[in-house]
Amino acid sequence: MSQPSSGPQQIPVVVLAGFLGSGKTTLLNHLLHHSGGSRIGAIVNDFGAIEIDAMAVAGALGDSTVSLGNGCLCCAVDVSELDGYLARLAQPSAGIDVIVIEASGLAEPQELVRMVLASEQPRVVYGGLVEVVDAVEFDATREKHPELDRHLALADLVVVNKTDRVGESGRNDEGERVLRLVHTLTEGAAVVPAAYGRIDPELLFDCRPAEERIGQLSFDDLHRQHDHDDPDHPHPARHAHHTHLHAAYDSLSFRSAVPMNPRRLLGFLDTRPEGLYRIKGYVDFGAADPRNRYAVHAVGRFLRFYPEPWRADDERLTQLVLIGSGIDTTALRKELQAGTDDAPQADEHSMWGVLRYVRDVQDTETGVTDNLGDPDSED
Ligand SMILES: Nc1nc2c(ncn2[C@@H]2O[C@H](COP(=O)(O)OP(=O)(O)OP(=O)(O)O)[C@@H](O)[C@H]2O)c(=O)[nH]1
Repeated sequence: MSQPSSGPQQIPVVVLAGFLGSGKTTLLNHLLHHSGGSRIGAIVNDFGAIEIDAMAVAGALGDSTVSLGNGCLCCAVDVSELDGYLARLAQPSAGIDVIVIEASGLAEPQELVRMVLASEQPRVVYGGLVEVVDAVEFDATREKHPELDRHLALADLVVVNKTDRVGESGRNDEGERVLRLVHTLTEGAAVVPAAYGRIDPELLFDCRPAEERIGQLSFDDLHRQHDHDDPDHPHPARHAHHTHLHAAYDSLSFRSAVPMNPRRLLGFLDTRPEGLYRIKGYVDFGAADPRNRYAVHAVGRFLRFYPEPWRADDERLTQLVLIGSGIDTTALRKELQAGTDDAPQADEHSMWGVLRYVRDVQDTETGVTDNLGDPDSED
């Protein structure tokens, strides 16, 4: 699948939240081990909780992990302090492709998302709020912590974890029941089941091929080496990577030499279906803006366009990749196709809708997460 990059060297910052013991650290470790050639910078609350060998490797690879010590990230850290950490991880010399902030089990995810959106780092872009829930403890956790429902409503992606244990209740359909219930509590989030946090990292960021990391060992390399050393104990998750992990999401590549009509594309984006978690790529708006192509980045309800001047040798194309869980790729392709338009002239105001989502116009003002998609409607 061709994967256009989602803008000039942007580094998505993923907020990983979930109640105590739901599996956040397990998921982060999984990402660290399956990121291919992509390098993850981690900001964690509690050093002690991270798998020791992953930390050791992170240390060996450089300064790619920041610990905020014990305590609650959203209370203990102010925006400028977090921004300092983001600045450190986002500097080009760190070579980091994605930053994951693992919140303590009690953190208010909304506060963390607010802090990421308020970041003044030009390369940093919001990468989504991932909420991990324990499928087995789901009912009990909701009872004890009614705020869980609010957290789910804010999430862009919900990982229903510990599905390996759902049968323990004796009910065969327990996993399905929890998944359905979670769906009803989210507002358009993608929901993926997982055991031991084994989601496909491509849901969250673009995994570079392992070979692309020159002069540094990736976690995958180290594991491969480990497998060599111990052929009787291959790493199970890595071998499963190309089989069941990819079943967790659907993706669609759309390419068109006919420009997109800005109003129609906005109409499509404003009504994008539940489960369509990420959109990335470049858009050609033809006569509506002949000078620029628009990098597009959407995660959950968050949407931004980044205009960049066309270079002389660029082929005028729209190239988009859509990633989600439970999405109807055929219908989406049709809708995108219907959004193309080769009218030689655009009406004067056709780009207004797009420009509302251009960074800088609004990002410094961003305050709340309730309406991430529409910067104008933020308080
Ligand atoms: N059976 C089972 N156990 C899991 C799964 N995911 C995580 N665990 C276990 O659940 C426990 C808690 O997992 P963590 O990843 O530490 O959870 P956490 O959300 O980071 O926990 P806190 O840091 O306390 O908030 C550990 O013993 C994990 O091994 C899973 O999918 N299935």
